[in-house]
Amino acid sequence: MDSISLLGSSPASTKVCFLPNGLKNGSKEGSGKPTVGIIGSGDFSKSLTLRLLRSGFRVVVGSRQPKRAAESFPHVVDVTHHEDAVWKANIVFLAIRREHYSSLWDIKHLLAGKILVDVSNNRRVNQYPESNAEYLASLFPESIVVKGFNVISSWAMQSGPRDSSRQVYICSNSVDARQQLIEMARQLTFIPVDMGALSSAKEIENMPLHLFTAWKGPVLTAVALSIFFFAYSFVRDIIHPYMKTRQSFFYKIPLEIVNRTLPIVAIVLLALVYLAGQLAAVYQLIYGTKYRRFPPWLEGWLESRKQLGLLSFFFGCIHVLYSLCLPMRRSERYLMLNMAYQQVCVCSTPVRSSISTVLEVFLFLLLILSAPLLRLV
Ligand SMILES: NC(=O)C1=CN([C@@H]2O[C@H](COP(=O)(O)OP(=O)(O)OC[C@H]3O[C@@H](n4cnc5c(N)ncnc54)[C@H](OP(=O)(O)O)[C@@H]3O)[C@@H](O)[C@H]2O)C=CC1
Ligand SMILES: [Fe+3]
Repeated sequence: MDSISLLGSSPASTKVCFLPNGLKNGSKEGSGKPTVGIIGSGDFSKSLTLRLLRSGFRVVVGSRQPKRAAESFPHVVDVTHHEDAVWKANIVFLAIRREHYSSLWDIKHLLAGKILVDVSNNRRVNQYPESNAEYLASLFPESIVVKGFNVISSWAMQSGPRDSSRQVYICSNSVDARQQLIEMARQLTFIPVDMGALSSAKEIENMPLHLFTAWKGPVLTAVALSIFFFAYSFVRDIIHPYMKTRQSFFYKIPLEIVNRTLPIVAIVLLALVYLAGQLAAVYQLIYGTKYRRFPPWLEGWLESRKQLGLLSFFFGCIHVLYSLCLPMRRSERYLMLNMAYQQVCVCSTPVRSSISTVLEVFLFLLLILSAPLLRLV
């Protein structure tokens, strides 16, 4: 690493133009490229550095051990001590954990008047009474704190945003600082969402902790249906014959009973995909308008149709696998041979039976594939 320095340009000498397109604030050096400071040299810092460099920003990284940290950064990056990094940039990203914010207390005077971007996340929802950004603002009241970029993983930051992870939520009590970060996010090819004042920080910090929220309801539904139909088959095919004739069919539980449950759950889930649309249509007919809001339960149901359909397909696939595994059992092979023999005797039945099986599979696939095409509402 070639650029490890302790001396930086004084803030007084920095020009008031930060962003590549000439928006205000921040330092510009020789080549006219603005400089962004990053405190910390961990995963997020490395990814953010690469992203900033690609978008034309200059980067100065502040580390406790700049010599060691410099090995992980491209040579164009100025890896230096905290003081120097803060000195050289007007916008400083804090790529360190909340627990370490107080370690910057010694350079409080240097942070005064600078924009501090809090990118931190917590491990649990509402882990602390106040948001990390508000805590940072209370530690450094003379700095301008902006919350943002925390919903982007370091991987997404480095590889470039995909459609699913392009939105970044930004909030700050300073409208000016917020606008600068919003513009910077755009230049990093993200889609900034203005969340207003710093009081929204808690909401933004909780966002990455709410994973797969759309899947919760459908998965719970699938689990509940599986338990219900498994219990039903268990009582009907195992307990009932046992109580009645003392015949033990317990060996059927792992394969037959499970395989009986799977297609029923698949077909019920598929029915739920279509039923929501039908109910919505009835609701619209009753109120004579399609502009009336659906009740929350129906809205949630309509929104989870994709997940329900995918789960239905998943259960269908497992059913296919199970059905293919069934002949591996000796008793099942015997039953199949027996059935084949009887069908040969009855004649024409196998042809009808195989045609009906093919039709069954074809119809199921048709229903699955047509689900997204049918826009019933
Ligand atoms: N990783 C990710 O995908 C994401 C991370 N974030 C947030 O970014 C922040 C950094 O995350 P990440 O890079 O993964 O974390 P790391 O643990 O990889 O890095 C944190 C950095 O903090 C510095 N540090 C460690 N201990 C101290 C200390 N006692 N005092 C001062 N500085 C210290 C170190 O840098 P040095 O040794 O150079 O001083 C270290 O590299 C976190 O707040 C995290 O919540 C947000 C979104 C995604
Ligand atoms: Fe089947």
